[in-house]
Amino acid sequence: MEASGMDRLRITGGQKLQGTVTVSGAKNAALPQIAAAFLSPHPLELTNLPQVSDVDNMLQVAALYGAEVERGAHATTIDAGSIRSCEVSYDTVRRMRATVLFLAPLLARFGSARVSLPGGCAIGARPVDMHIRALEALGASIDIENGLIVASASAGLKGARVVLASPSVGATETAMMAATMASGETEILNAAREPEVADLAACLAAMGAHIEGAGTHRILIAGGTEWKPAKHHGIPDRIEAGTYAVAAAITGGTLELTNARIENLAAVIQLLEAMGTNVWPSSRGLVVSRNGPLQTADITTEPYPGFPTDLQAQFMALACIAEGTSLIRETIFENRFMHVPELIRLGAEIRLQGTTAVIHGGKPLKGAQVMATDLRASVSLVLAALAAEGETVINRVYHLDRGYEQLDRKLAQCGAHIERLRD
Ligand SMILES: CC(=O)N[C@H]1[C@@H](OP(=O)(O)OP(=O)(O)OC[C@H]2O[C@@H](n3ccc(=O)[nH]c3=O)[C@H](O)[C@@H]2O)O[C@H](CO)[C@@H](O)[C@@H]1O
Ligand SMILES: C=C(OP(=O)(O)O)C(=O)O
Repeated sequence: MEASGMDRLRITGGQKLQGTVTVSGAKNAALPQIAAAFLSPHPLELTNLPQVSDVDNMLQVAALYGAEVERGAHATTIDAGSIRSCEVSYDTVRRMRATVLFLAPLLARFGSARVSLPGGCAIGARPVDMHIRALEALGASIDIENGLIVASASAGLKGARVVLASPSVGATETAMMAATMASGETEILNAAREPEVADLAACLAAMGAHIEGAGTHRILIAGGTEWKPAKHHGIPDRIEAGTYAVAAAITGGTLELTNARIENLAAVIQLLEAMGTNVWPSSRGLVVSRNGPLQTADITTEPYPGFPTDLQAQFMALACIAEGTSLIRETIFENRFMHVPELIRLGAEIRLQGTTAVIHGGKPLKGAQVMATDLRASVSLVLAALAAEGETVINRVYHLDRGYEQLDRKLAQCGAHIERLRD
C-alpha cells in the first residue's frame, strides 16, 4: 500500500532490539548523483538507490526537465540526452532543497539555467551563496530574479581556483559538477570531505570525469569531460547506520548492521563506545551492542570527519537515557533543536542555552503523542519511543519517509513493537 502523508507510527517501548538490519544506499549520495546525470547526454545507471521519498521527488523533478527515468526497486537509469534547461515551478522544488543541485549541470551543459532559489527549512535558513560564489568563480554571471537563480555562462565555464568560505557539502558538489565541463583545470579549496562528496566524484569518474582529491580539502578537476554511458553503485547510508546503532544502544539490545562501513563512522563509533556501547566489525558490516549502563556525552557537531549534524537528534535521544548531564553543541545549523520540545513531552529534561542543549538524563521516558518538523528530529522521537514506557504515537511520518527506507519494517524485524497507522 502507498504511504500517505498523514500516516502515524504507534510504538510501544521497552523491547531490546535483536537481529540484523540491512543498511540502504545513502540518500545524500543518491541526490547529487541524480543531478550529475544531467551533465551527460548518455544514460547513467545508479544502483543501491534507497527507496525513500526524497529520491522519488528528485527523479520526478529530473523528469520535468525532460529526462527519461526508468525506476527499479533499488536502481534507476537516467537518460538526460534530451533534457531542456527550462524552469521548474517553485511549488515542485520547494519540497526539496537538493533540487538546487540541478543548477550547475544545467548551466554547464546549456550555458544558462533558471532554478528556483530554495527556501529555508525547519533546521535553518540554508542560503546557497557559496554555490553561487563557486559558479561565479568559474565564470558564470548570476542574478536572483523573482525567486529564481538566473545563471549564464554564454562563453562557457572556465576552470579556476574556487575557495569555499566553509566546507559546504552542497557547494562542493556544485563546484565539482560545474568544473567537469569547464575549460581547463579547477582546484576547489576548503572542500567538504564527506563520503557523499567522494562518492559523487566516483560517480562522475565512472561517467568519464577526471577528479583527484575528493574526500580531502583540495579537489582537482580536469575540465572538458568526454562523457560515456555509466553505472555507479552508491555508498551505504552512514546516517541510517548511525540511527540503528542508536536503536541498539538505547534499547540495550544487539544489532548487526549489514553494509555499514566502519571507515565512514569513526566519530560515531568513538562516541558510542564512550557512552558505554560495544561496537565491533562483522563480515557483513558491524555489530552494536549494549548491556551495561549508558554514560553521559559531550558532543559537538562538525563537518566530516567530525560528528555529523544528521545524527545529533538521535544521540540526544540516547543522552536522555544516560544518567547525568550531557552536552550537545550544534555548530552546523542554527535551528536544529526542533526535537527538544517533543523529547520533553516524552519526559526528558533538556535545557537549551543558545547552540547548546544541556540534557539531564536518566529521567524515565513515558509514551505520548508527538510530532516533528524534519527527518532526523522525527527519527529521534522514534528512538526515544523505543525506550519509553507505554505507547507513543508519532505524527507526520512523511518526514521519516523522506530518508528512511521501511523504517517500521526494519525495526519490527528486530523485535520493536511498532505499527504504521494508515490514514
Ligand atoms: C542532501 C544532502 O546532502 N544534505 C546534507 C548536506 O546538506 P547541505 O549540502 O545543504 O549542507 P551544507 O554543508 O551546504 O551546509 C552547512 C552549513 O553551511 C551553510 N551554507 C551552505 C551553503 C551555502 O551556500 N551557504 C551557507 O551558508 C548552511 O546553511 C549550513 O549552515 O550536508 C549537511 C551537512 O552535513 C547535512 O546535514 C545534509 O543532510
Ligand atoms: C538535512 C537533511 O537533508 P536535506 O539536506 O536534504 O534537507 C538530512 O538528511 O538530515
